[in-house]
Amino acid sequence: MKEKMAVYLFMFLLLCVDVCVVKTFGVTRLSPLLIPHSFTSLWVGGLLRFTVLLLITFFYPSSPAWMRSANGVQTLAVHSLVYPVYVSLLWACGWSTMELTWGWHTWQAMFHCYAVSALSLLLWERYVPSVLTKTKVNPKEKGQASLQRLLGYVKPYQSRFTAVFLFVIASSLGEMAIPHYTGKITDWIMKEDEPDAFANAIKIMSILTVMSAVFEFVCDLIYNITMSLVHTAIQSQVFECVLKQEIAFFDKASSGELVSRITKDTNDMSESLSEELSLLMWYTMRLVFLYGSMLLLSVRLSIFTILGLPIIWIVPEFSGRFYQTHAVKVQESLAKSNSVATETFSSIKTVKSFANEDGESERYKKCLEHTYSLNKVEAAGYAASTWTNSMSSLALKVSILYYGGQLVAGNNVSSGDLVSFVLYELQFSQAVEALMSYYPRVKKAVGASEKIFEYVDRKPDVPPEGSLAPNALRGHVRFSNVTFAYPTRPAENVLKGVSLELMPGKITALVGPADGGKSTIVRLLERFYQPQGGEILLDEQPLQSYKDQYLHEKISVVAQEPVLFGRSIRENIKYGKADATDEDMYNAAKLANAHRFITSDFPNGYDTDAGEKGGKVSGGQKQRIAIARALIRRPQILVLDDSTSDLDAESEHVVHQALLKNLNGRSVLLITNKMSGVETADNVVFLENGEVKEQGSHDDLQKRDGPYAKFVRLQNTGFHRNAHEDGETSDSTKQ
Ligand SMILES: Nc1ncnc2c1ncn2[C@@H]1O[C@H](COP(=O)(O)OP(=O)(O)OP(=O)(O)O)[C@@H](O)[C@H]1O
Repeated sequence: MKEKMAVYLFMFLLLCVDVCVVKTFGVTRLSPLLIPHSFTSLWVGGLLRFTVLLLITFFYPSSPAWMRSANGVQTLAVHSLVYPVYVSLLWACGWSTMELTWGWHTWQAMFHCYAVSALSLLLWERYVPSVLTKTKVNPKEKGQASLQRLLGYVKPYQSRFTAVFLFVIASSLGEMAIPHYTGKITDWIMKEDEPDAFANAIKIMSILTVMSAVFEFVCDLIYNITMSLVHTAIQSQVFECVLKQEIAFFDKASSGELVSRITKDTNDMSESLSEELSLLMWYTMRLVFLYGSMLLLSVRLSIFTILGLPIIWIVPEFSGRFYQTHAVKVQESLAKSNSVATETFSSIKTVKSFANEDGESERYKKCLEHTYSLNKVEAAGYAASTWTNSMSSLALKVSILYYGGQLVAGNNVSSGDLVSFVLYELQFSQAVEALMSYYPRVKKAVGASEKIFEYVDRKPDVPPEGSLAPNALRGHVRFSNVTFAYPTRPAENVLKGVSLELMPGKITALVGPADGGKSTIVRLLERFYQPQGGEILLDEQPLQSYKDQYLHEKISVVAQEPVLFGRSIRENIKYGKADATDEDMYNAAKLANAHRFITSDFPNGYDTDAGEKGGKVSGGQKQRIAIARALIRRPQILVLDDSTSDLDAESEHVVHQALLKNLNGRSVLLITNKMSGVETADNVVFLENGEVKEQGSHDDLQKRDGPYAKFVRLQNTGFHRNAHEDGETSDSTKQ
């Protein structure tokens, strides 16, 4: 509080001293010694004012630090010298400055001086440093960086944009015709000395205006077509970049949010950029030509107009900033609502079977309510900014008309020129108003692009892929002392020093209680995640030294809950292997025991649609199609992660017979707790709580009577107990 008081006191002191200096100097200038050098003395007065204020600032004990910084000194300089500069400018333009030179110390001049220096300070503060110094982009200037990025997408279409730019210039120039020739017509009416001038003026005005409209049409056409190309480029780049991210990224971001970002956000951004940016361009160009025409008619009125501009520039600057930050929040909220809707529809069967439609509707409603509350704030901000924009431009219009009237009365401007000037000025303020409203919208679109570029800029958190892609791969996999925790739960080690081997031509069964880390081993083998400790070797080479594409061709995984795509069975089996022949597909389907039901049970055979996420086929059918999809690649390493769990014993036996009897040198990892599968394995690895407790053949482990044998017993007891309980239940039902 005390500090604040000291600052106010300092400001008051500065003001008093400033007034005293100006008033005293103003009076002493009237002395006969200084009168002949009025112009020089004005500058001397300005410099004196600056020096005194500077001395007070630096020697007063509690002057604020800001005032003593470069910004403060700059402010004092602008404040003290703005009047001499203004008068000198007018003098340079050839106007009489006598009255102004001697009016320096009047209250009116002093007030003008304060107002102008305050506005110039704001403008200077905002724009000049960024032009003079090229500072590094900090987060606050992210918007500018994003705009530069967006303009980067336009680069390939430079020639088109040059054409657009030329058409904008031509069209804007044409638009100057109406005010210009209206002024000429006014002069004709006043003088009536050139009989053809009226008809000529109308003729030329019409031709120029029509040409301007044609240019505008062509320009719009080229611009919109090009912008849709830019939109497509951005959207496909974002999609590509998201696809390249590591699996841990998808663990954190929901698919609804991702879809919203790729489709809705890019759409919104491109739409507003193509509409708003084009208008911004039009109005900026118009503004340049209008101001040029105004300058040609009356420099004094034009300077007066420009002095009023800072007021109406600063308003959109602030409202634009508000929009930019708010747009990001609204988008995040919308993305969240979308993700709820996507999740609900993609799990509609679960939602319905738990009769939780109302619960999901409530969840969605809550998200929408949050978006609504953000939208309300945005709407209020928009209304407030529109209102302040109109008020500031109205104030500008009124003062220009007032000043213009005075100039006409003083015979400084002709009537025709004044008419033209007023018409130009009306268009000029319209253009400024339009710019003020479009500028925040463009900023909003740029704000939206920031989130999109976050994805484009994100480097996938995986070590760079290797270059190995040998023609022959044995398929020998070795996990050596592997330790791993999921990035979302870094404190919880899911695998603790796991060592195991998959041998070519052999089946390895991975057995163990739920949540022991079995599927995690597969995810590491697929290089979805990186282990924090130990290493994974493939044919004695580190896994990461192989090419990604190669790795996924050689290792096929049939997941616990395989996902089919909403396409035909044919496309599903040939997924990622478009060069496979139909013969390959039939062979794979036969091995997976799927060929028979595809050809006999489905109306369109291999062309039957599997439905979204394979919703139109049964669980067992889905698993067999997924096995066929894995086999068509002829993998050297095949991983079956509980992938026959939905098959009946008969089908499972057939699949196992086909897959496991003739390995052809292939390494197989079989994750299952079903003894029928485990017994076919050459080696059994028993994994519990992320640790390999035992490994060996099924018979050896049984004989050893260790944790594996105990687990097998528990499985069997569980089975018998269930059977027993089922029996009891049916008995009691009978009773
Ligand atoms: N994406 C993930 N992010 C964080 N934790 C995970 C993730 N996936 C699995 N986990 C956790 O890792 C542990 C091991 O999971 P994993 O799927 O490997 O077990 P599992 O042995 O295959 O189990 P089940 O036999 O039930 O399929 C579990 O505690 C699980 O909650």
